[in-house]
Amino acid sequence: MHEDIREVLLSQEVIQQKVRELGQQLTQDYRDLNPLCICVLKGAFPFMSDLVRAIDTHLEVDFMAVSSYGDSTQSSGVVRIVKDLDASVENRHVLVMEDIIDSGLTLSYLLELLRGRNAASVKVVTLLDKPSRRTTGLKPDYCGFEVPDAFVVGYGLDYAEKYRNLSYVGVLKEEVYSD
Ligand SMILES: O=P(O)(O)OC[C@H]1O[C@H](OP(=O)(O)OP(=O)(O)O)[C@H](O)[C@@H]1O
Ligand code: HPA
Ligand SMILES: [Mg+2]
Repeated sequence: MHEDIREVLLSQEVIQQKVRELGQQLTQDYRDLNPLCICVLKGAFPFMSDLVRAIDTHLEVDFMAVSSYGDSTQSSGVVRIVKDLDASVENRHVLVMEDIIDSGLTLSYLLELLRGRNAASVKVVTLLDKPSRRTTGLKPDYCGFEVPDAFVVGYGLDYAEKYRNLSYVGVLKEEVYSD
């Protein structure tokens, strides 16, 4: 375990088992719909990479980069689009892939944007959900795990751009961050 981690919440094995289960469910639900799977960069890249390989039907991928946390453990409240999609979502079945829903601000912003672009449907799959921190009424359509009110890192999730490369999800020691 990394020295900055207080506790492992989800091991690599537990995460990979859940990804397989989500993949089976999404294979059934999206068969013949050729969904456009959107990876919300940067945090969702390991989850998206594993999840699309667990889905056994035709799909397409695209990438959008948004940022609101910067180097803090608190949302700035301002969602910044760093990179927009390449593909048009018009009349497409869109499946947004996220690493975590915390306040819900990032996804509320994205969902409004995608619906405004006339997608046929927009659903959300998230690896982690932290409902205790929600400031919007948002609920994921598919969810891996609920996590407690603690700042978690690993498997794509960062603090100040670090720890994304951990293969597990853990709680960061409080002395590591000062805000
Ligand atoms: O529900 P919210 O409170 O909006 O938090 C969730 C969002 O915050 C993180 O992104 P971040 O802005 O840190 O960008 P990153 O993915 O590049 O780390 C995370 O990856 C989600 O996209
Ligand atoms: N960890 C990392 N990034 C995040 C979190 C978290 O708990 N919540 C929102 N973005
Ligand atoms: Mg981040």
